[in-house]
Amino acid sequence: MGITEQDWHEEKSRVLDVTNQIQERIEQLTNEVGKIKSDVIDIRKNFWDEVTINIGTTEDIIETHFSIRQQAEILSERERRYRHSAATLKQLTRLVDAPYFGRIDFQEHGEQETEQIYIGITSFRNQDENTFLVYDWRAPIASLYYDHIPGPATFQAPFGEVTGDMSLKRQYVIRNKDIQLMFDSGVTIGDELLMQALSRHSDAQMKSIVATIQREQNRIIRNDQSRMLIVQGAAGSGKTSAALQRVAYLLYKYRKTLQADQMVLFSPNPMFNSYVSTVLPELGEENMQQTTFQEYLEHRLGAEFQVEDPFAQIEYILTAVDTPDYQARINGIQFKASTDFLNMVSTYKEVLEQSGMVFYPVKFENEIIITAEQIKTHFYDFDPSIQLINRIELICEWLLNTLTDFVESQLDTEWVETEIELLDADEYDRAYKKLLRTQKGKDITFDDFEQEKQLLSRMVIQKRLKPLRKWIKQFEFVDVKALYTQLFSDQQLFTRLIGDAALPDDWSIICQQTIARLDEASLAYEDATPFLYLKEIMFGMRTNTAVRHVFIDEAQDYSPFQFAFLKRLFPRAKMTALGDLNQAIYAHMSSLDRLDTMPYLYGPEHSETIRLTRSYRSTREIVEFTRGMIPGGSEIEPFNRHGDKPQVTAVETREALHSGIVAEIEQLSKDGYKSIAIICKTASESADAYAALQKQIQLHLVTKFTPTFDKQTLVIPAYLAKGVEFDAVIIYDGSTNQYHQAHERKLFYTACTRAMHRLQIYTLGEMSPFIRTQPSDTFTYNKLANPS
Ligand SMILES: Nc1ncnc2c1ncn2[C@@H]1O[C@H](COP(=O)(O)OP(=O)(O)OP(=O)(O)O)[C@@H](O)[C@H]1O
Repeated sequence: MGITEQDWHEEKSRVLDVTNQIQERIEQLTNEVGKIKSDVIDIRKNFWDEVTINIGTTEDIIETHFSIRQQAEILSERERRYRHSAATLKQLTRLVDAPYFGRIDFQEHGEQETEQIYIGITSFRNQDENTFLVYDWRAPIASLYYDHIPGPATFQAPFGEVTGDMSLKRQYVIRNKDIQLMFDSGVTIGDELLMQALSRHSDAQMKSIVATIQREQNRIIRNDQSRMLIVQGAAGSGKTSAALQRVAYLLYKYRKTLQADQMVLFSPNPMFNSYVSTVLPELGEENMQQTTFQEYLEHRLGAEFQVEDPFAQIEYILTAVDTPDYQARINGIQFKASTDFLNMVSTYKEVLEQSGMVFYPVKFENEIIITAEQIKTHFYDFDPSIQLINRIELICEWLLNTLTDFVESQLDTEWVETEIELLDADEYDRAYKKLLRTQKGKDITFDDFEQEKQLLSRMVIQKRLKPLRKWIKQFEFVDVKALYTQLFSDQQLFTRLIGDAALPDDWSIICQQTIARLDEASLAYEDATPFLYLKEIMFGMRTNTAVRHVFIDEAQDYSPFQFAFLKRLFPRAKMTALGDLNQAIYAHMSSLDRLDTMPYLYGPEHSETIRLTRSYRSTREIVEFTRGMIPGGSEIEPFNRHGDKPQVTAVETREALHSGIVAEIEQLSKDGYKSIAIICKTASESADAYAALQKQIQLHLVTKFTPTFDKQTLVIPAYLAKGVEFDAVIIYDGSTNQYHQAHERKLFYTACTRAMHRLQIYTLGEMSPFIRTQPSDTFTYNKLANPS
């Protein structure tokens, strides 16, 4: 039976009733929050007036202590209440205009009554009867809404499975306290509401999808068993969206034990961070930590090296094809990303326990105090059963002790005397006071000239030695750079380490390239993680045990080596890896390439893989066109939202290309599209396109340094457009000249799948084979005449 007049009437009046109650509660809370706030200010201001301070006797001291503690407890209780009430107020303010988006009627087996469950972004109770007027979308019972159609239904409650019958599933679009749309749905989440959500224009910020979460996505969001959750999903299938709602879900479910800062999201680039940063606050939750893998590498290695970022690497891959030794670098990138290389580096550590360590000499003012050879001899004099890290610690201790002897040897040297003479009165005074402090209880006067000189000499020497001590304490005397270099310079060592694994092609060129770069204190992107890993396994892995959940978006861009590294970095965390193999644009092997390796990271029994095949971002026409570009694309299921077919426009000259694109942008703007991206293949093509087009139209160039992006016309390299979306995409030049090699296929696919509503491809010359091989009825084609 459809929705009747009576239903409309009842539902509308319920919305009014609930919003009135929320409004009332908001008013109450506003007063309460104001009052608690002034209480807190008062307590802070008069804190010391309210405590009795008396330290005459032991009893007085105890009493004073309790008095201060009592006052501090009152203050912290008020502050807690303030924070709680202010947070509730914020939630309710968010709820008041649209208190819910769904309803299910559910009768639990064994119960007489059917309950009406209204679902919104947070829960709200009727204060008098203490019944839920709105349930939080993350409550166990709310999963019925996402997982079932009317009929028999079950959900997992904390105490076990609950079974029953769902007699109704209703969806609402409520704006300004009024129902705008309402329908009963037979499918899990009705297409009407989804259609509404997907037809909107894109935004500079991602939106939450709680009202329309699909059943498969709900499996990702509510999965709390797997140690490793792998999500393989087509472009636009909602991987990032599911990940963010999952964060919100986990924060709700484990609210007593889990804080937002115990979750980390690794994003593809800084701009993406800003794109997703509003979703959680919109849901009333704090943002998790967000970072990029590159940021971490920079943080750990940036002081020693110029660390190449992944964008510089990909720019090389795309632009240096005709340069000498290009293929060798590609082979090197692939090998250094592999688990074979990871195993090699791990075995290398064992080898170093027996021989091969390289040290820097300990130098003072360019003079060698302890030679590298002496350190090495000392190192291998230790019992071989002592672990490498322990031996490094022992060496550290030994070096520090040797420095103490060194101090004695310098006491009467000329440089020390000169330094003492140069001490000004203030320094002299400070030195004297410091000596008094550190030598407390000892008989010190500055009357005795010899003693004074000795004391000052020691101080002067110690001060000079401070950076060297720090250097030693940080184990910098181990020459990790030389150790890493050895892997590429010592053929015998390499043969011993590689075991049965295959030697990469062009190995000798790869070695030369690696060594040359290291000599310039520069680390290629492919070397950064292995280098850091070697350092970590020698000095003891720096782990982060506070983090409980790690989310890796665009997981296909991480190598198996990087994944293994991340696992060690966060030993107590569960991992959610979201990716699409068809968007793996880097030269290294993608961790998703071999589906069997990922689950082995934590063991198959702790891993689960969920596949998303339905694509929500783009219109049916765009999906039908783009899915033909990739193997297995026929599995991708478009959502039934229609739009224009992608249009391919051929031009003969660059002038025609630019005038065509300018006219296109003007037309798209007239059609109401606000976010338009001109996607280029590389950063250099983007810079050229921008330089030419900005003379004729207002636009903005996105580079790897761009921290945020706005709703406007952008020129952007394809690899930076990862993860984001636009109303309309213009492919700057989709000619065969630009996109024809195997590795360019995924880049082209990634670029085209950024479009929500319109996809316009320009080709300067012959069209790319990735277009040509698509069925001709999936796109329209026209040729633009040269401008006269
Ligand atoms: N259940 C849903 N309800 C409404 N919108 C959805 C839903 N799932 C996905 N979307 C929308 O589809 C678009 C693509 O989602 P998202 O960016 O999460 O996909 P993705 O799989 O991470 O894409 P890509 O791999 O191409 O970057 C977004 O606009 C998102 O809001």
